[in-house]
Amino acid sequence: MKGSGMRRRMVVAIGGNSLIKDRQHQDVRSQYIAAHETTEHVAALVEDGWDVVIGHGNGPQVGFILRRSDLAAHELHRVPLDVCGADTQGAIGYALAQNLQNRLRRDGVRTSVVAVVTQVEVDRDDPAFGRPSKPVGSFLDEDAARRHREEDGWDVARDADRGWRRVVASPEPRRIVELDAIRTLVESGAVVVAAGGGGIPVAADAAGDLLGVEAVIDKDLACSLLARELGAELFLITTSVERVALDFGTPRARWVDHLTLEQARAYLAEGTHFAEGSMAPKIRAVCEFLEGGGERAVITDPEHVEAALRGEAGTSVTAGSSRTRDPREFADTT
Ligand SMILES: Nc1ncnc2c1ncn2[C@@H]1O[C@H](COP(=O)(O)OP(=O)(O)O)[C@@H](O)[C@H]1O
Ligand SMILES: NC(=O)OP(=O)(O)O
Repeated sequence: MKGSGMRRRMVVAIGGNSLIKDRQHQDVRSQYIAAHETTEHVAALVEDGWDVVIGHGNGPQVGFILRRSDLAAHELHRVPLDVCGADTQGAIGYALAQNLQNRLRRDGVRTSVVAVVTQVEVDRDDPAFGRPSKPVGSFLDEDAARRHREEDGWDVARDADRGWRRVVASPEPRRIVELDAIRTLVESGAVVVAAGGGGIPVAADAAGDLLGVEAVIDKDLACSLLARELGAELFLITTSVERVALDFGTPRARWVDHLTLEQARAYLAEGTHFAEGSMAPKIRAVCEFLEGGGERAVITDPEHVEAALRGEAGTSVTAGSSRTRDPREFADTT
């Protein structure tokens, strides 16, 4: 182990889209390779002395399961969304844990990697159930999106600058059911994969029993809650862009190295900088983390994780001062 002394704790939220490298070949092998590449960077953090808790997205993968279930509807049962979430926790947790464990073993680091099937409680009356907003599955062109809406009853929405996607309800995460077990595992020295896909959405019935509900929780919001509950000092979000932009998707777009919490809140309130369903929930999650006592949040792509932690890449959000760069300058230097 390179680091010494007191261990620092971070929660890493790995984007579901960033786990799909090749949009043309979204097969198990390419997703496994993406998990492999991402865990190479996570291993460096573990070896650098961090206690690491890994959360991951599942938007694309939930959509694939739903689509398979739709296409086989004439002969097989439909899979409800909470079970889709549980399936993705198993499959993605398996790929992340196996790759990370292999890497750590090769490096002579004797650390267990454990994926925890995690339920996250939501409010049954959350208004989000009435307005689907969470993109899942593949990107579609406008005609295909319209066709699915008319013929299959899908809710669809534009996803940032990347096309159209099916959308499902995404209530606020309120409570991580397996939190105590996750904390115990972290304190035992294990790397824990938890709250995958934002957690399996569950709600309590009148008797207090938990039951699955039809939703996909935003994994950035769930990971932010997990980071606060575990007292993490750092919240790292890996996604498919190296940095966050202001005025994203417009000619005025500029990449940001650093934002203060106050600025992040102000830009969020302006409503024009961060697209809903993609970057806006990440910024919201980061703000909630810092308001809950976290020290620093970083958003970057997997390749730039180590540089971003050194302050040489990515976008950091803290209580410090800020700096922005013109996108052309960014393009020249990467
Ligand atoms: N202000 C912004 N800055 C950078 N990217 C943005 C911004 N607003 C929207 N995006 C989009 O957000 C995407 C990352 O979110 P997304 O792919 O939904 O997350 P995840 O990696 O968690 O699946 C980027 O690829 C980009 O298209
Ligand atoms: N559940 C979730 O937020 O997944 P993505 O990160 O893939 O959108």
